[in-house]
Amino acid sequence: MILMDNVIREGHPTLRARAKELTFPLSKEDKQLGQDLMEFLINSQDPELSEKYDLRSGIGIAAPQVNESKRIFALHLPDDSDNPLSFVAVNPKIVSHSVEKTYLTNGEGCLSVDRNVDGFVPRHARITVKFFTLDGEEKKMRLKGLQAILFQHELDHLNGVMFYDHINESNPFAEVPNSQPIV
Ligand SMILES: CNC(=O)c1cccc(C)c1Nc1nc(N2CCN(c3ccccc3Cl)CC2)nc(N2CSC[C@H]2C(=O)NC)n1
Ligand code: NI
Repeated sequence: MILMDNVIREGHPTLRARAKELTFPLSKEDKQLGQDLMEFLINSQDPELSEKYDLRSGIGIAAPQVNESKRIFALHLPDDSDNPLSFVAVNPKIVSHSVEKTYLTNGEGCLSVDRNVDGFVPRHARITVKFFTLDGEEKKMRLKGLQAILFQHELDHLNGVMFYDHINESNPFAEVPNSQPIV
């Protein structure tokens, strides 16, 4: 199982590399990696397990964060949230996006960043995405709100982009034009 010791932190070069596409059918190792990423998120959101294994809670994690430079990530929004979402995405892409932007008014956190980086992280408000499941099935879906933010945060990790790269340097809380914030 993935533990926090397996999560690389900012400064590690893999976080700034472009991850490689996977080929199908996936190797046993790559399938296991996808399952391990999802298992980590579920464990991290469980009060007992996160306490027992000292896990930081997350709703998304990308393979580069465990030093595997491969285009695969897992998202897991708790079932009790008003918009549950749970999948492992292989070779994910944004095929189209809104002009309108969105951002979390509380900012973003990242398992690979052991500090608070304040500021709005502007992202596309609505996105149409494509990805493959671990079994090689192609999926296409439209995401908005927190689901869209989450997908973009994890896709950034596959391209060596960190959330704070998007924060306005001169004024982290500058108004984001044409945006609908999420409180
Ligand atoms: C600096 N201010 C902040 O971090 C921040 C501060 C307040 C609110 C938000 C909304 C913030 N922002 C933010 N909060 C989260 N969590 C909220 C708590 N939650 C969680 C915690 C415990 C159990 C179960 C769960 Cl579910 C885990 C996830 N996660 C992300 N991100 C950015 S996209 C990838 C995702 C991620 O998984 N990061 C590790 N951002
Ligand atoms: Ni992150």
